[in-house]
Amino acid sequence: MTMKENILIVEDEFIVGNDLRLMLTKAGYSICGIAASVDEAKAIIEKSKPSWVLLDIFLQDGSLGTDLAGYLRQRGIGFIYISANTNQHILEIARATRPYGFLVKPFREKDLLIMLDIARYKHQNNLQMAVQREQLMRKQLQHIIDAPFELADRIARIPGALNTFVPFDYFNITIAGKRPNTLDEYSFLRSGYEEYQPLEQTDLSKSLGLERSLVLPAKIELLEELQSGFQNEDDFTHWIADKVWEKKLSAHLRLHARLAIAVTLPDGSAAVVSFFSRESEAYTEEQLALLVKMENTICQLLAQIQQKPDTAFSRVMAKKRAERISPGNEAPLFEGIIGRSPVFLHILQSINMVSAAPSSVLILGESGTGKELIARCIHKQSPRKNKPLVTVNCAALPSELIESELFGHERGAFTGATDKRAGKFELADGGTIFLDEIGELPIESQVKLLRVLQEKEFERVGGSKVIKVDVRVIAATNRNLDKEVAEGRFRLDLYYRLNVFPVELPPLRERKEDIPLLAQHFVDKLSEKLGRSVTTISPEAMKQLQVYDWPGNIREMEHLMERSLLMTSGSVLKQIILPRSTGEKPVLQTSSIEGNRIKTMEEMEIDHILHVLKACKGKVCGTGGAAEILGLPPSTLNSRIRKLGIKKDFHIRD
Ligand SMILES: Nc1ncnc2c1ncn2[C@@H]1O[C@H](COP(=O)(O)OP(=O)(O)OP(=O)(O)O)[C@@H](O)[C@H]1O
Repeated sequence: MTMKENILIVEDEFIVGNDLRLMLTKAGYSICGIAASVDEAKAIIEKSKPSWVLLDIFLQDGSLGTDLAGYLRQRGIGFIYISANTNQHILEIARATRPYGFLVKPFREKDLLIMLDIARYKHQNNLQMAVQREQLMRKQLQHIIDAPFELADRIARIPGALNTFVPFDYFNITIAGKRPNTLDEYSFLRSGYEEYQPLEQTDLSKSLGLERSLVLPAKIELLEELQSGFQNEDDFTHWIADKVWEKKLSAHLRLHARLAIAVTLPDGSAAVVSFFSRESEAYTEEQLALLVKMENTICQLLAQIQQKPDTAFSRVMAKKRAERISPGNEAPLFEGIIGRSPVFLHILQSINMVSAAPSSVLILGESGTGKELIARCIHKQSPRKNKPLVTVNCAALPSELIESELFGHERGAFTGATDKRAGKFELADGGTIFLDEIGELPIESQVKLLRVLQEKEFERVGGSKVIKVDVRVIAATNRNLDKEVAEGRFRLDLYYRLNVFPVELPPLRERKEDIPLLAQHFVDKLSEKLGRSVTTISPEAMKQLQVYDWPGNIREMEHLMERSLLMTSGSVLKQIILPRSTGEKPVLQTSSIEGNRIKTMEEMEIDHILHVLKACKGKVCGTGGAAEILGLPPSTLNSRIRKLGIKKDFHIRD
């Protein structure tokens, strides 16, 4: 460590606190104090400005370490929980405060130091991203201010410029009117990626069953009182409780969170920019802080709008909408990626954000949810797009070959290595490496991967020359890595390194709104490929698609649509050929009990795979194969079969 970082320990047990102090001092950190309560911690923070806080959760005076989280984040101080309590409820509360780590007592000195090391790396990364975000946002807003746009055009560009940084489903700008007792309001509903539907206030009032003239006085009064801030979930419910318009609006649009930035324009009039989201935990201190930093720029922009309020907003906007405004009219960012559900749009938003940064990305999601597609898209949108994207399927490689595949080998490094060969990391230099099925990477190879991530260097197998590379890592897995770490199959330090920016892809059954769009996309794509003339899907077939549970997600949908199209001759797809057990869970003859002993998870997994293999007569790949039924890629299933020692003739290796 080059610079001594200052750490505050919040711990009410003296012995534990002192142990921590000794461990950290030995490792080169300096300790600015040990606080036994939240109040004491705040006093030390004000005085000594630590860069990190190690935080116990339950403190003897009844205060909770988690209560300090918001305070710390506002000040940009990183924190890690250290607690003996691993109760699920507490873990969830702690996780919601987004710490940099969680260490369970008792822990080893090594674990503490690794955790801090990773936390510092992540924090540094976050700070860099925050600076980039700030610059980009200012640039986009300044462009709207400086360019010679007409007023409606200027207004129409604001939601797109802000949504990348503060996602919303409903957006509103309210400015006190020039005439007394009036307001100028501009509202948008997000309807797609970079599509914002302008809403006219009178129409909106009508849909809410409210008379605009009656709610106006309350709105004017509220505008004067509003302050910058945000409310998520319960706080939001509390905030809208006594506000007629906001309450109705939120019920109508299913909104659960709000963030607002209130400003005073140069002529003294009040204005507020509000973001509302359907996600209940949508807003954070960081987003608020970012907008607060933009206050002057936002003021400048709103002052421009205020000079010439647009009375025919909706008419002008409708015209603009027909012209399909997109910030620079560039090619669509997410070509071939289908989905408009709010949850999916938020994912696209975060992908757009992370693409430009150099950070590692970890894509999590069930099999077939589109992880590889998203990884490709991140690469395509990144500054590395003209350099290679190299894919490695960690499950498809025998463990003996993984290292030579990743790092290359020298001639004669092992039997069969007749030539020297460059590994995937070398091939990806300057570009991106996509490590698919990272959860399958053998633990022995994980440490080598960690070294590349940390030091950006490695040696070829059988070689001693250190090779330096500049590679961005995107990893994906359908495994629960928290569980893999807890069970000792995945290194915690590697997990935290990869998990700098997680992207969680929801299973298709949790975003059924996207089914019609996806189905139509596959009809168009497959009809052409298969030489059919199918153009539409009948309502009955669409119903079938909507009720099915999609265990194999979008990949399964693509397969089933293909099969169904092959059976269709006309222009309408009338029936979807779904697997026989549609809607029902497979009937398992395997039992979790043997004699009076409960089987382990591994034994259950072996039983289940054997059972399905038998039912498929040993067929692993392709339609009706065990991999399809189990909702796994064949490579993953094969690797599980190998790992669990299942022989393909359905016996367990002894
Ligand atoms: N949002 C989407 N829009 C259109 N097609 C999609 C979408 N998501 C996935 N697909 C398609 O579904 C198929 C499976 O996607 P992909 O291989 O990316 O999934 P995956 O999560 O990586 O699967 P696995 O974990 O099994 O490797 C691909 O053909 C992909 O093009």
